[in-house]
This record gives sequence, structure tokens and C-alpha cells, in this order.
Amino acid sequence: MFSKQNKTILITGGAGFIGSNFIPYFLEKYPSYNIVNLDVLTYAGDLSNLGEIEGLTRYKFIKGDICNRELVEFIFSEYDIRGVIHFAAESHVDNSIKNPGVFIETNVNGTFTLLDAAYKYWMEKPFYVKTGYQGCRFHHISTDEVYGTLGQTGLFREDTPYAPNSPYSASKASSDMIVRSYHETYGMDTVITNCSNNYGPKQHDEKLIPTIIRNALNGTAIPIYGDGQNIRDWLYVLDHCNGIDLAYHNGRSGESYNIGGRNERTNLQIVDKVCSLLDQKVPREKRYKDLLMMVEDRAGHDRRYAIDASKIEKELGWKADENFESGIEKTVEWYLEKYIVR
Ligand SMILES: Cc1cn([C@H]2C[C@H](O)[C@@H](COP(=O)(O)OP(=O)(O)O[C@H]3O[C@H](C)C(=O)[C@H](O)[C@H]3O)O2)c(=O)[nH]c1=O
Repeated sequence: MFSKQNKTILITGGAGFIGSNFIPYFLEKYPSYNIVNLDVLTYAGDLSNLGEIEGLTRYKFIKGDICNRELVEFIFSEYDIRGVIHFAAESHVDNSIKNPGVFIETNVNGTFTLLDAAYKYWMEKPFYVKTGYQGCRFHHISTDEVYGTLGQTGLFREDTPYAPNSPYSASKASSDMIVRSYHETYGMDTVITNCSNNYGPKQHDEKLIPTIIRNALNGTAIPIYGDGQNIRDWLYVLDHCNGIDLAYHNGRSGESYNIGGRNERTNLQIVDKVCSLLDQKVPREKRYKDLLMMVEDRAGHDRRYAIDASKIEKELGWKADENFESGIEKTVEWYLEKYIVR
């Protein structure tokens, strides 16, 4: 059992890409926190990403679904949860086009279940009645895709109207709104962060950068949707973790904060960069880029995402440490270890 002196925080989806980067970072930085990681282990969850913290007395993994109200309520009371950082979500846009239902279930219903259970648990406590939430904060990890798509110019700001285009982004927009409503209606202490495209170690194979590396190493076609000119704003995952940490601890209640890397790249530029790193690190006869294959576009494919991160920079002192050149180099190195034994 955890030390009662420590504050216990519930992290959901901690076996996923961002969560499994965040938990070791957070445990190391805050020795006075216990962490319960609730993760249902879908195809995208991988406990081996958390091997470094397995067995730590301040860490407990629970396999389970955020939609399971009974389980969620049990966790709140059993561990006296005093904060939630909610990562758990279905996240892959292509999957949401093929099978939207599971996105609504996990992202909308799951967020509601968790939020409502947190509110009821905290509200019933004497410390809530007397002094407010005492740091019982609900932090929702969200995405810049809620804002829809940009043309060649402009940036997403926190006051940009929501205009989600895919079932995935619509489900995240909905869950943001539910979180917002618990702040506005019940005065619950909430914060939302909306991030741009993350990259780095431990990302699931389905995403763009792991797909490029894996296919290149296998000598199979690297599929690029449409004309390859779609732009994403790439954020190194540990810079994102630092932004979440700052927003969780110091963000103003009821606010949302955009976190973005200021690294806009077209998908073709990403292929170029990753393939040229592979050419240097694992040379073969032909250039890896020759494997590039333009394929049918994603339905409703958003053209450009780019974030104005000045609110979190100015208010909370966040800044990205990693530039794209250094971040992508580390990322490629990590995947080379994963995909080939050297
Ligand atoms: C997998 C794949 C992707 N793409 C294109 C589609 C996008 O324009 C870009 C990145 O795609 P990916 O699926 O890696 O990521 P996004 O659709 O931008 O969304 C991601 O970043 C946001 C912020 C989230 O919130 C999502 O959860 C996260 O999945 O590459 C290809 O051209 N070929 C491919 O094989």
C-alpha cells in the first residue's frame, strides 16, 4: 500500500505513448506523489514502455476501463485520489474514420465517467466543503485537432473556435466541453491542454514517423496520403510532458493551454528528414526515400495544424527544449533499437 503521507494522483492511459513518457518523468520529479495508472491496455497500450518503474512502491498499475464507473469509484476511494491527469483516449484519426463508435465511447463517455466520479468523490469530502479542492484538479489532455484546420497562415490560439473535422477530433472536442461544463457549472478545478503532433520514443507503430522508419527498414513502401503537403506542428513528447506538468501545477483553474513545438513541417519534409537520417545511420544500396509511395488521401484530411503557444510560455514559463533536429535524431535512434538489433 502507498505511504499515506504522499498525495495520490490517478493517471489514465499511462501505458500509451504520451502517458508512458509522462509517468516516469513525473515520478522522478515529484517524490511526494504516488501514482495509480489506470489503463485498459488496448492494442495501443504497452506495459513494456513502463519497465523502468515496475516494482516502484509509489506506483500502481490497474488494468481497467475508464468507462467502468464501479471500478473508477473504487479507485477513488481505495487510493484517496487527489488529482487526475487524464490521457486515456482512442487517438488514431484513421481508425476513427473506420470505426467512430469506440471513439465516442472511450473519449466522450469515458471522460464523463471519470470526471463525474472525481467530482462526486471530492465534493463529498470535508476538505472540499471547508476549503475548496485543495489541489484536487482534473487535467484533461487534449489535442489541437479540436480547432479544425488552418489555411497557409494563422495559428491556433486558445480562443480559436472549435471546428473538429474527424470523428476523433469531434470526440476530443466533446470531452473538452464536458470538462469545461464541470468547471462552469460546479466550480470544479479543471485544466485542459491542447497539444500539437507529438513525436519521440514509445509512439505506436501506426503513426506517421514510426511508419516511415519501420517501412524503410523493412524495405516496404512508405505511404504518404494525398499530395504530402499537409502540415503538422511537431512537439517532442518530453517537452509536452513538461508543459502538462506546468499546467497541472500552475495553470489557472478552468483555463486551457495550447502546447506546440513551433516546428511546422509538411509530411514530405518529414519523410525526407527521417530517410536521410536512416541513409546515414543504416546505409543501404538505394536511398530510403525511393520507397516513398503517394497513396489515396485520408477522408476529411486536415490541411495544416500550427499552434500559438504564447499563453503557456508567458503565463507558465514553458518552452520547448528540443529543436526538431535534435528531437528527430533521438527518436530515430530509439526506433533503430526497437526495430533492429544492432
Ligand atoms: C500514418 C500516416 C499518416 N500520414 C499523414 C496524415 C497526417 O497528415 C500526418 C500525421 O498523421 P498521424 O496519423 O501520425 O497523426 P495525426 O492524424 O496528425 O494525429 C496525431 O496528432 C494529433 C495532434 C492527435 O491528437 C492525434 O491523436 C494523433 O494521432 O501524416 C501519412 O501520410 N501516411 C501515413 O501512413
